[in-house]
Amino acid sequence: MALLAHDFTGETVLVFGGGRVGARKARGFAEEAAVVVVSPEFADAAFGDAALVRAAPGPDDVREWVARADPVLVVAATDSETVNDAAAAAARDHGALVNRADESGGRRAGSVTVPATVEDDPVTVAVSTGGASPALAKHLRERIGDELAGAGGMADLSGEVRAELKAAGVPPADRRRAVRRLVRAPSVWKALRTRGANPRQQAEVVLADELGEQYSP
Ligand SMILES: C[C@@]1(CC(=O)O)c2cc3[nH]c(cc4nc(cc5[nH]c(cc(n2)[C@H]1CCC(=O)O)[C@@](C)(CC(=O)O)[C@@H]5CCC(=O)O)C(CC(=O)O)=C4CCC(=O)O)c(CCC(=O)O)c3CC(=O)O
Ligand SMILES: NC(=O)C1=CN([C@@H]2O[C@H](COP(=O)(O)OP(=O)(O)OC[C@H]3O[C@@H](n4cnc5c(N)ncnc54)[C@H](O)[C@@H]3O)[C@@H](O)[C@H]2O)C=CC1
Repeated sequence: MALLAHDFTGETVLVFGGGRVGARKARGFAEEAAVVVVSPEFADAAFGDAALVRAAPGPDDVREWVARADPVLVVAATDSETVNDAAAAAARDHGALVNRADESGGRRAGSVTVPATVEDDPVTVAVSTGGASPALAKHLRERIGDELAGAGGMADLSGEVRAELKAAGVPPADRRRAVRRLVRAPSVWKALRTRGANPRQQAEVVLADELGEQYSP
């Protein structure tokens, strides 16, 4: 199974079903997308800042909801297979992606599953078990969380350095070597994980060692 990344900023995700599962998907996507959840009842759970619309569309009505919301992704998370089927069909006809919560991963075109994710912005790590064991995906996600401390800071710092070396005209092969060493440097990771430390300074020491005269911060 290949995992692809998609930025939902500024896009709409439409969720059918406001149970525990619909709430979890809504919460996840609401971090970046405009999320609308349509359901006759809503679980006592957090939905992020999703808009909750109380309605119980039948299989023949979901199409209209999809047309009105114009989503790029439809999540079918009701407890009715018929409604989920209709939501999936309507989404496909609309050209939207489909996530079905009641299947261990459909194989039809446009069908996507949601991995377990852990984020240290701008870094995201996703775990999929190919639908075999979502509980394991969750468990691995929890274990990976601690490993990720400082990764967001490292992405920002090495991203900056990358741009600086490019602007300074450092040749690509040297640039690659330097950035590869920087993202592995224990001293920089340590500084990123220590309050009050100066990771940028640690990075400069590593870069000066790697690039010699080519590097002047
Ligand atoms: C295929 C997929 C489709 C999709 O939903 O996208 C799917 C399908 C199904 N899940 C089921 C059950 C459970 N799902 C979870 C949890 C999560 N499920 C998620 C994703 C996915 N679930 C996709 C595949 C991901 C992969 O490749 O591994 C996570 C990772 C992401 C998210 O949902 O946000 C999220 C963890 C989030 C986190 O914490 O990080 C738990 C654990 C719990 O609740 O504690 C249970 C109960 C234990 C168990 O059954 O394993 C059932 C059976 C329903 C039934 O029995 O009726 C089906 C349907 C079926 O398998 O047919
Ligand atoms: N992918 C996953 O992680 C998991 C998936 N599941 C599957 O997902 C489905 C949903 O799980 P839960 O949220 O636990 O179930 P649930 O029964 O708590 O929630 C279903 C929700 O759908 C709503 N609903 C019913 N008819 C509707 C309609 N016509 N339009 C819109 N909403 C409607 C209900 O009011 C309810 O809020 C389950 O049927 C199960 O197959 C279950 C556990 C985990």
